[in-house]
Amino acid sequence: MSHPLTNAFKAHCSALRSDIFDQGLLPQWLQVSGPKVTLSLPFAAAIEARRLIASDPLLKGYQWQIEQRIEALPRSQALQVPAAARNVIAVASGKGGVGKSSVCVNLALGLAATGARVGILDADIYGPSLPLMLGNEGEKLIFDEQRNMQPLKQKGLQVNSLGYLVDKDDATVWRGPMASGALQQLYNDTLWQDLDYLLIDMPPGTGDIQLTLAQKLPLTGALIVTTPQTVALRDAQKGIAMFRKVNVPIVGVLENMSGFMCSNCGHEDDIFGRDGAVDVADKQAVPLIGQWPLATALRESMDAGEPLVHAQPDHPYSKLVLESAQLLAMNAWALLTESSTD
Ligand SMILES: Nc1ncnc2c1ncn2[C@@H]1O[C@H](COP(=O)(O)OP(=O)(O)OP(=O)(O)O)[C@@H](O)[C@H]1O
Repeated sequence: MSHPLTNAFKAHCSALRSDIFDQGLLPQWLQVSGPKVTLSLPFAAAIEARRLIASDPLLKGYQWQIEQRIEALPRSQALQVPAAARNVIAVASGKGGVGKSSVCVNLALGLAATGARVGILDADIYGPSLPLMLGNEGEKLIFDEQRNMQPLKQKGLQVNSLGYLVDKDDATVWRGPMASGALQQLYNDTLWQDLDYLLIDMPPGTGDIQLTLAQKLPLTGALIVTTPQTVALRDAQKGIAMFRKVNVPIVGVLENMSGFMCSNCGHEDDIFGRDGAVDVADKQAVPLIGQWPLATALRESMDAGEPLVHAQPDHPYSKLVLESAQLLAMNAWALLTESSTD
């Protein structure tokens, strides 16, 4: 039986709330031994946990050890191959050009910044942009004797992309069944090493290729990226419907290009509108995991292959990215709790 003081301490931790820890720090994650406390988180949120503890006068007096033991989520499909990752999350958009790849790369780096082991599979056949955004264009994959691929290691991530296999100008010849077949192979034949999270940058849209991938890949959930204007939102709803049709749960919606702040005069303008994704999230009963503004600094950092969240973790934009990455992890984990109470 635990000591009454320990119980009071655990009750205090449970009462500590933030968007990411919306139920506080749960008693089952804590081990208290004198002034030492071990916190074992089941999802990637160590940065937020540290912040929350430091903000509390009682808790900051203890010696904390924070670990992440990421739980594996159930998958939509059983695959006859070893599990690629504990969580496999599709990053999708109903239409092109909403910044899906940028969001995918930033979220992956944000998850990795918490200490999680993270991979990205760039399945965007229309324009694999991962090599450019991670600054390793021109690197090529290594195959072993069984024709399996070693993922490339870049900026703390394990990554694979058609862009490391073929010249970027050739990638557009992949079409239809050939494309979905090639992408499933890319998933199956990559030797991912002990990943907590694998993010899949899906081809934009809700056509046959996307539907086949949603059906065939063993996904644990899908994140929908949209801009706030009406046409993008309509397509985002189509994306949500497509995943639901094949029993892939939606882990969240992220609104990108949500307003623009002029870097010269500070004037703010809602070029594509604002808050459209808030309504979609509300109507569809899915979590909104962020609203990222249009920012020249973000675009420049992606074009230079040096994403802000990795190169300048204290930049205000990086804080936004870290918050969304940890919210994504928390909401994915919440699916597990929901499915076990169904
Ligand atoms: N919030 C943002 N602020 C400024 N630029 C952005 C933002 N999000 C994305 N971009 C820029 O917009 C361009 C397109 O982004 P990205 O390639 O991520 O879009 P996508 O939706 O993946 O495109 P596609 O439909 O081709 O797959 C890139 O130059 C990227 O740097």
